[in-house]
Amino acid sequence: MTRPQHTPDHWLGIDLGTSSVRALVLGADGVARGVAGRSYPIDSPHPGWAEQDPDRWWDCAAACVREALEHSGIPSSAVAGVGVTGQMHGLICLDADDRPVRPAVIWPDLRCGAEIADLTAALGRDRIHAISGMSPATGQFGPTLAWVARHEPEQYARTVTAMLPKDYLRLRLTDGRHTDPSDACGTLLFDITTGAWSPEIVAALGLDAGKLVDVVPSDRVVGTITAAAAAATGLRAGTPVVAGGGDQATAAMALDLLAAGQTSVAVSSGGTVVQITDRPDHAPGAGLHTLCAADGRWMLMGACLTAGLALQWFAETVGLTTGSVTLDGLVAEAGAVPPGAEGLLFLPYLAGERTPHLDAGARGTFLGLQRTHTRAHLARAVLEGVAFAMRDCLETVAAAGSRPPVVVASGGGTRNPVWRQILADVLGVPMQASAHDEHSATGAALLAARGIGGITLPAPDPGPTVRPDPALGEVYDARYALFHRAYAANRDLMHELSGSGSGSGSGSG
Ligand SMILES: Nc1ncnc2c1ncn2[C@@H]1O[C@H](COP(=O)(O)OP(=O)(O)O)[C@@H](O)[C@H]1O
Ligand SMILES: O=C(CO)[C@@H](O)[C@H](O)COP(=O)(O)O
Repeated sequence: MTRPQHTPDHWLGIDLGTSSVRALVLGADGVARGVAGRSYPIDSPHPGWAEQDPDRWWDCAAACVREALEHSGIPSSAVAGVGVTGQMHGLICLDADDRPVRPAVIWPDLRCGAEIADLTAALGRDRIHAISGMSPATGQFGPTLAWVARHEPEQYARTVTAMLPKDYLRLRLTDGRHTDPSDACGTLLFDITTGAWSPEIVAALGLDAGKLVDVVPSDRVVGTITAAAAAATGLRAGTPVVAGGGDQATAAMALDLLAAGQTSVAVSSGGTVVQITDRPDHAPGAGLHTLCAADGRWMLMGACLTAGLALQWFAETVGLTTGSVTLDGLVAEAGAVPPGAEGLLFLPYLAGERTPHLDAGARGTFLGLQRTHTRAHLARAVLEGVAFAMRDCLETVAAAGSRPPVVVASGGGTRNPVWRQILADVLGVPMQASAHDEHSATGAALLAARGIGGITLPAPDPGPTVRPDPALGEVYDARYALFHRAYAANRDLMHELSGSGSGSGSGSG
């Protein structure tokens, strides 16, 4: 008896996020058929460090793919191709057998302040920005690799290949070593004009360019699923895999950001504001980045280092999600507190801040605590504090690019209706929900469809739009001004407490 044949018309996207990995099967109609996720911790063996275990990433990803396929109800023969995406900036050092020589160092990590200071002294921030489009910041691959070279020379010497997170995932799927421009640009080592590694920045950091992998277009087919990966994931051996992209670039595809000026606001573990541009901006300043998009264009990006992570930290550290209280329950409690949290202000700089301060020595603060404040007030202040930091990103992007009349919402935090409303109120701009839930993974699947199938999948209708409450504009404008004053007034204290000294830039990324 012959087995039934299935037309391979589904596309698999895998997003190696900061808090979890998600796998998603996308149908030919552009609708998700099966989704699965697995979470993992951020390890901090020293204050300010942020590491993850690449083997754990792979185990979780393989389990997710298997589960997403099961949920979708399609056989693996119906998967026409795979795209990968993930958290940007992180570093995985691999030996000659492709084994990690140390844990992955991921983007919230603060250890490479001295390497950034040295690089900035050597080339100047303007020159670095002109080449790479990036504001140099802690957590970025290039200066982190320089930290490994300086502090762990044995591990550096054993490192044959240095890779970004999603590229490590693809290595486990295909045995191939590549990256793409949309992720390479987040390393600080990439020249966004030539589309190649920058010899000038690589040399200034004292790095060996031989450890870097080839950069190929995001939708290029770079390999196929190996027998070992097929056994682990349930995918068919031989299924083609595209290079994929950084999570911001693939999310932009799924959010249908097509025209210059279109803008997204994402509250994931980190927070980002991304605006499509037709030309690269080599000097946007104020902690902004110019990233390569997955389609050859560019994206202006403002980044808040601790967005969803701030809520997660608050919930876990204060023990509020134990027992019957869930994250949803905590946010619902916060929703019952009046805007402004009755005089309580939170600065979410738990891992320093990128946009607009570019300050690795910034630290988190609750300001204005009173005896009458409850955990609901604290939670509300956290949600609002992140929203103020997102407004900083939006204002900075709007000043360098254009002010959007509407933004598209993305990331786990914006799926919560209370937080989404607070964000719209604080940003003062309508927020449109996108049709997709898992933007980065969906974008990775779309890249696979484009690169392997040569097709553009239809974009489903967008979700509803949340509008800012005009009655709250004044309240939040006043509180936003206080938010700025609170940072300015406490900056030196924060630096002293964080051990990065007072004065501008010391230890800052
Ligand atoms: N029920 C919820 N209410 C509010 N925020 C949530 C909820 N569930 C998750 N989040 C937020 O979403 C963040 C994770 O974002 P997500 O985009 O899913 O992941 P990643 O950063 O791994 O890409 C968490 O840090 C958390 O703050
Ligand atoms: O740092 C950035 C962008 O600069 C983040 O976009 C990371 O790529 C992590 O994203 P999430 O896991 O928070 O979605």
